Amino acid sequence: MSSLHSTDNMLLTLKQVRLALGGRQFGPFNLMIQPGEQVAILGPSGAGKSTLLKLLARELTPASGVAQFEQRPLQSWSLAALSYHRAILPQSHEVVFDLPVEMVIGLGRVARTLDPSLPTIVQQAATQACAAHLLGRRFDTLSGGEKARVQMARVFAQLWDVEQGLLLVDEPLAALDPGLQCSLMAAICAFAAQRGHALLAILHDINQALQGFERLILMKQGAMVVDYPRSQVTLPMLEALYDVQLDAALTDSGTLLVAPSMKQALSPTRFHVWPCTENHEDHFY
Ligand SMILES: Nc1ncnc2c1ncn2[C@@H]1O[C@H](COP(=O)(O)OP(=O)(O)OP(=O)(O)O)[C@@H](O)[C@H]1O
Repeated sequence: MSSLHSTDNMLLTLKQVRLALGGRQFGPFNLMIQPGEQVAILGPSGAGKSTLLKLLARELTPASGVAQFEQRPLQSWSLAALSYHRAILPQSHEVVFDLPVEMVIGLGRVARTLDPSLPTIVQQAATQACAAHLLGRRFDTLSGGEKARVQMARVFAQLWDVEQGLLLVDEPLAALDPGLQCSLMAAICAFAAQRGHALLAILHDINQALQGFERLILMKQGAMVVDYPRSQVTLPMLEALYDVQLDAALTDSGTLLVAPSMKQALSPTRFHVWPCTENHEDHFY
């Protein structure tokens, strides 16, 4: 587990980080991410996954604890300086103005005043995100899945010529058909691996997480309940995470597939209320 590593070479470190939003308590978060690590974050809706990602992106300020990026306090980084090292794909990504696709992708590099390679990088990033055919279109005329790929290209463009950065993606596959989900997930992992970027990906697809990631973080009710290598994550852990019975099957090629059991009626306990005053240290199981 990451907790066994020294903090010296860590890209990202959270120690006892807590956060309060709208009366809810998040954390304490203890997390260490090494350069180049690829980690999937799973959890039910409202578990706090996006909140954790925003914290890591320096969009939210911890109430207490230590948050470091490249061994410096996260809050001491200016957003401009940080944008050279980390990029985030948020869950929703509407653009207010009717911008050309090229300009939306180029927004990833807006912090760079001199950027002679911008047109080349925009083209290459669009290709990597399966969005090259959308160049020349207006962003507001695109479908949901097309917009998602253009926004992924924007994130690729931001870290295109950077090494050992941090890529944070929040449900990057949500608007995509199954074929595109596989292509884009592979493209994101390859993009990060080629440059040594660490990748933290919030996913709702358990199979994408199990097949593509070596380390899984499971979140529930504002806390990280599990941070394990994939091989140590069990079906009962996933069932407890989502309060749902899961069926598992091994394909002919040896791939494990997991799906909610369709025989099980929806349990009312799935929709329990998250008490604001709960002690979040009690969630480990
Ligand atoms: N700014 C805020 N003010 C008040 N409550 C907030 C705020 N941001 C998030 N929350 C609440 O915190 C909880 C966690 O939200 P978050 O977006 O992190 O969940 P999530 O795990 O990403 O969910 P989903 O899978 O549905 O996207 C939710 O109940 C949400 O309503």
